[in-house]
Amino acid sequence: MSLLEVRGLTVTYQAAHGAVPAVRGVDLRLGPGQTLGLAGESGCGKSTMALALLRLLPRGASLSGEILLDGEDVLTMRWGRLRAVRWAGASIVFQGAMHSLNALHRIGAQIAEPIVLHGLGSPREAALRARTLLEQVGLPAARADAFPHELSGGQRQRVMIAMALACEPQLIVADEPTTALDVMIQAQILRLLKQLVAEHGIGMMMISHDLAVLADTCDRLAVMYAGRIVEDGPAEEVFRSARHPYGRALAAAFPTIGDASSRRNPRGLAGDPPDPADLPSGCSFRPRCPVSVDACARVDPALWPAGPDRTAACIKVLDPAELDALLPESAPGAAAAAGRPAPE
Ligand SMILES: Nc1ncnc2c1ncn2[C@@H]1O[C@H](COP(=O)(O)OP(=O)(O)OP(=O)(O)O)[C@@H](O)[C@H]1O
Repeated sequence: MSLLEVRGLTVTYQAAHGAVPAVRGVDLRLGPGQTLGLAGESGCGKSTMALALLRLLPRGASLSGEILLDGEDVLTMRWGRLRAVRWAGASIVFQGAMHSLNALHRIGAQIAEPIVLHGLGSPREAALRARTLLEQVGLPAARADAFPHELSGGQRQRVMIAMALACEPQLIVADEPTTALDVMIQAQILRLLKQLVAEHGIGMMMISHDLAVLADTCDRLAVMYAGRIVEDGPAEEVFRSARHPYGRALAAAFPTIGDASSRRNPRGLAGDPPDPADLPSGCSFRPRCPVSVDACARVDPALWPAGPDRTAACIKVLDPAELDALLPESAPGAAAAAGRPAPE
C-alpha cells in the first residue's frame, strides 16, 4: 500500500474577485521510504498542495478528492483523528524557520511540546528526546537552551527538521526547506534531509521551484503548472530529458545538479504562470510554450504515458491518431491540419 495516495485533489479558494482553482485534479503516490519532489514556479499551487495534505488550508478553501495517508482519507477524518495524524502521521517543514518558531520559547521546549501533546512521553522524557533530536540534526544538545534569535538561519532550519521528526512521522512534507539559506548551508540541509529519510525509512515530499535540487534529493519528480501535474517520472530522467516543454524550461533554468553557483543566474522562462481564476483555453502552458501548435488551444491535455514509468500532459507525447480522436473536430488528419509537429 502507498504511504500517501492523492486522488483527484482539487482545492478552490474563495477570493474577493471570485473562485481561485489553485489545485485541479491532482493524483500523486508516494511509497514508504520514497522521496517525491514537487516542482513548479511560484503560484503553481505547490504550497496549497502541502497545506491540503494535512487540512491546514485557510478557512473558505474548499477541497475535494481523496488524500489517503496510510489508507486513511485525511479529507474525511474527524478532528480528533486529524490532530493525532498531524505531527505523528505526517509533519511539515516550512520555509523561513524564524516565522514558524516561537521567539519567546527555548528551542528544546518547542521540540518537546508535540511529543508531550501527543502523549508520546512525559515532559522530562520529551526534553531528553529534544536533545537527542538536536544531535541527530547536527546541533549540540546544549542548543536546547537557546532562543530562536540566538541561532543562525541554517541552525533554525535544522531545529525545524528536528521538530518535524519529533513524533516519528511516516511522512515529512518539506516546503522550500532551503530557500532562505545561502548555497553552502542549503547543500548541508539537503544532505541532512536525505540522510534522515534514509535512516528512518520515512517518506518525504519535497517542494521547490528548483528542479536541480529536487532531482538531486528525490527518487521521483512531479512538475506542477497552473494547479495540475504536467509531468511525472524518475527524478533523474525528468531532469535530464523532460517530456513536457514546461519541465524542459524549468530544467534549463536550473541546469546543474550539485553546482549551486550555476543556479544564481537562471535562464528565465518568459512570462508568468496564468491567473488560476482566468486560465487560457486548452493547455494552460500554451501562451508561454515555445513549441505550441493550434491544437493546443483546443485540447486541455491529461497526463498520458510518455515512456516507461513516465507521464506528461502534452499533446506532443501522443501519436497523431490519438490526437485526432481528442480534437473536437475529430476528422481523420485533424492533428496534421492543426499543425502538429513531428514527435521529438
Ligand atoms: N488564501 C488564498 N486566497 C486566494 N487565493 C490564494 C490563496 N492562497 C493562494 N492563492 C492563490 O492560489 C494559487 C497557488 O498558490 P500557492 O501558494 O499554492 O502556489 P505556490 O506554487 O506554492 O507558490 P509560492 O512558492 O509562491 O508559495 C496562486 O494563484 C495564489 O495566488
